[in-house]
Amino acid sequence: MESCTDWAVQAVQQNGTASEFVAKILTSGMKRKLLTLVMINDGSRVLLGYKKRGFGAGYYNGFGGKVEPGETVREAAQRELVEEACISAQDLQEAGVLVFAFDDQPQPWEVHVFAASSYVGEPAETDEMRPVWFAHEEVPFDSMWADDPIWYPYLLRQEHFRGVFAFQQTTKLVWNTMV
Ligand SMILES: COc1nc(N)nc2c1ncn2[C@H]1C[C@H](O)[C@@H](COP(=O)(O)OP(=O)(O)OP(=O)(O)O)O1
Repeated sequence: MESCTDWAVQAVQQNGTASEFVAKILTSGMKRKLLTLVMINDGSRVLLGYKKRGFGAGYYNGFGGKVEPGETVREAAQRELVEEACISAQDLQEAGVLVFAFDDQPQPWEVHVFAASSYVGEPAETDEMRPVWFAHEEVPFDSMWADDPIWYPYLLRQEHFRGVFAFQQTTKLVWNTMV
């Protein structure tokens, strides 16, 4: 099976505008850090969490985190959703994959995005996240990661997506491509 790094590397090679550090990070063959992101979408609204601490603090995002040793990506997605929003998804679907190259991180990040429309439990605030519903047309992109406006349209159209994004100094988006 083609690995995510393969398609991300091809995307970078086919696009001559990729900055040098993106090419260097993605073609170096280094191991990727695996993470998850779960988007709850009821058809007209998305449930986002206001991140209270850690990476991405101050931004709204879906719910997710690192895949732990011994876990599948799907298991990690379910676990993080319970830990961060106190709900369990009933119809978790693979929605897309995002590869991030940060100039200040030692390895590229591969984030597996899942979507769900139904869940068990009531969204509740946790140490890490404060859940808030937003209408599709009112998603607060000004308070979100800079890559989000690029792939949310795919998510909301329920079209599978793959994207490669390069960030400088953690938050400045300097290059991207959707594959
Ligand atoms: C760079 O752009 C990003 N955009 C979006 N939308 N989401 C991102 C981006 N970079 C990372 N993420 C997501 C991926 C994960 O869902 C979280 C980060 O996870 P975190 O570092 O909080 O992982 P945990 O395992 O929960 O960490 P701790 O247990 O150490 O708090 O952000």
